[in-house]
Amino acid sequence: MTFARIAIIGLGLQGGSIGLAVREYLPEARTTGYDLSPQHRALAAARGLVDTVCETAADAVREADLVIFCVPPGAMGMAAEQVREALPAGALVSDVGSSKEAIAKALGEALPDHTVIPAHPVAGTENSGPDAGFAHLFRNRWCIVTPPAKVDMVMLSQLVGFWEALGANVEIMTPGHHDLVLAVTSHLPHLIAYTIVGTASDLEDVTQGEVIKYSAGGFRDFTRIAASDPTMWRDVFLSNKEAVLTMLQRFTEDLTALQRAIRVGDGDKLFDQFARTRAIRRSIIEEGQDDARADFGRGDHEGVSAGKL
Ligand SMILES: NC(=O)C1=CN([C@@H]2O[C@H](COP(=O)(O)OP(=O)(O)OC[C@H]3O[C@@H](n4cnc5c(N)ncnc54)[C@H](O)[C@@H]3O)[C@@H](O)[C@H]2O)C=CC1
Ligand SMILES: O=C(O)C(=O)Cc1ccc(O)cc1
Repeated sequence: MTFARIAIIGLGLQGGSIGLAVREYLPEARTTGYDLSPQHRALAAARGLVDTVCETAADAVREADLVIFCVPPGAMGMAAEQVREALPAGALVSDVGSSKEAIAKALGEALPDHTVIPAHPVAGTENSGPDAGFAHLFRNRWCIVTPPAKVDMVMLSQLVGFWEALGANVEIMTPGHHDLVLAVTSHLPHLIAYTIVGTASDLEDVTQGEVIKYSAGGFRDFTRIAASDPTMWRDVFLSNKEAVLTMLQRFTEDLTALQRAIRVGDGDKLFDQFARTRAIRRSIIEEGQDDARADFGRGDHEGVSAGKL
């Protein structure tokens, strides 16, 4: 059995993609949606991201059996509070946030009488807002579901079935382990991209024009990642602070080791490291869910994935 009435709170890239995917893959289900921004509500209605765009969050959830919060991590608690009075007693609460422990806590505190099973589709792009969504975003991508220790198994399997219906491969993890894994595979790479693009734009001896003109492969890929939504990523780092700082510490140590190898002319050290990472890249592509994953900088929807290292 799947969900009949799905409410989506936040109609940006994720919420819009879920709405479109439900229409394509679960055509029996009815969708309602709400976005805090009146402009986003209008755009969502114009694109038909959900069957009904509501004027309040409460109206959107009134008849829902599943509500999915698709707002920035820092807005999850407030968005959940807005539906507390209207949410039917048996409705399942979930989300798509990029960090899990802090969001699970915020949703649980805002909706203490409901079952909350957080999830994270590891699928996205650098684009945001109601124009960014597309129905195939989740196809052949991972969705990590992070149930609490004591969970309603029927609801868990319903949620797993929902994501599988949208084309995702589901993995179950604890929220804490999710946050550690994603800190290194997604959050740290974004921090590095934000840093290097900022550094390049701040140089005194190299002009902005030169940076743009000569932005060959490597730098260009970083600029795509560094174009990701500032609100969302501010919230990701603040909500996954401990795991990101742990990974950043390790990264800094490894970077310092390479810095030393360059300074002392230790070519073997550099070569060994680069050979090791090249093998990792190749094994990712070989067992990749989609060959398009290899194309890191591609801007079209089919080729963009989040699971890349
Ligand atoms: N962008 C990506 O590639 C991915 C994002 N995520 C997660 O998905 C969530 C949503 O991200 P996107 O869809 O990319 O962001 P987005 O910026 O495209 O959409 C978020 C929407 O939420 C709305 N909003 C903000 N506060 C609200 C509130 N209190 N009530 C109702 N609507 C509100 C905004 O107006 C916006 O339309 C985030 O938690 C993010 O961590 C997960 C996987 C990938
Ligand atoms: O565009 C990319 O490369 C991404 O990495 C998208 C993305 C952003 C945040 C997530 O939590 C998951 C995926």
